[in-house]
Amino acid sequence: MNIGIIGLGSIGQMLVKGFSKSGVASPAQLFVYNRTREKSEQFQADWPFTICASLQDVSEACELIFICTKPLDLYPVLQELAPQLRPTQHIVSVAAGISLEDLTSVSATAITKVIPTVTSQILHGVSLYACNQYVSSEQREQLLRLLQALGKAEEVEESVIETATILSSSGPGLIAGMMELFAQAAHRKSPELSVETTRRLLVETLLGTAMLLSEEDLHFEQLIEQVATKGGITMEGLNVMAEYLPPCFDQLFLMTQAKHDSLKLKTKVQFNEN
Ligand SMILES: NC(=O)c1ccc[n+]([C@@H]2O[C@H](COP(=O)([O-])OP(=O)(O)OC[C@H]3O[C@@H](n4cnc5c(N)ncnc54)[C@H](O)[C@@H]3O)[C@@H](O)[C@H]2O)c1
Ligand code: PRO
Repeated sequence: MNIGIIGLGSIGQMLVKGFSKSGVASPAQLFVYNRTREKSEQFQADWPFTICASLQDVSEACELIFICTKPLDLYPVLQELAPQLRPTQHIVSVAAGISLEDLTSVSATAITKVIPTVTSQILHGVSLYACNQYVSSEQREQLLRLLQALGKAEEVEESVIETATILSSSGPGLIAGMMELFAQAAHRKSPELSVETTRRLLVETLLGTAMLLSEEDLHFEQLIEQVATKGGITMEGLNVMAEYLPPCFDQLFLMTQAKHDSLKLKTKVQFNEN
């Protein structure tokens, strides 16, 4: 099956790499359209997909089409595609903050909302997904096979997809942000340890922690118990985190939800005005 990718930014590129590296689809099965063609040409050197000259070219060649533009750029793309869609085609929107209801209002055809993650370029991470009522079981299975090649795939209700997005999709960026602050604090305490060294220590620690949790199927609490010797040092750090981090995470969910809401409002205007 040919797969269309519209928008070759972080997520479009991740899909090209993930599908190709996993072997679930070859570059020859990928048809890419990006607003600026040069970007596609540069990327094509490593991943020999087909560059399309228009949305129509993507639509003619592909049964499954991922729209990977930023949320506010999605409406015009879907509006142009809608009249030419065949009943067998399946559209995937990866836009955070656009509801299936709004998407389906433009085209009463098979549409799935997927929230991917950049870590899928190395075939790890979780893709969240929710399908509309027009997605057939065959279309769902085809998509699931692709998403599972990128890591794990988890079907979620739209009512919780925004909270889950912060964990699985914003997560890599948020974790990197936390680690940077951790690294800088270590350097402030001991300036003779360079920030590069503190970062390197943390990357290896992150890797080991994730692998141990996953391979041994440990809960966070079980790992904490292994690390925090009773009456020892780690417990002091855990106590500080228990005091200061819950309000920080509550605020993080508050602000990211507010951003989701304002994005939804802006995109809803586009969908309702037209
Ligand atoms: N980056 C992430 O980790 C992530 C995770 C989950 C969901 N998303 C969603 O993925 C979408 C893309 O995010 P991104 O970070 O890849 O953005 P990005 O800015 O890196 O990429 C967007 C790409 O779309 C192209 N584009 C814009 N309008 C176009 C058009 N009309 N036709 C063809 N191409 C067009 C741009 O040239 C650009 O290359 C967003 O809707 C975002 O909400 C992103
Ligand atoms: N990246 C997108 C954003 O930051 C959506 C979740 C992860 O908007």
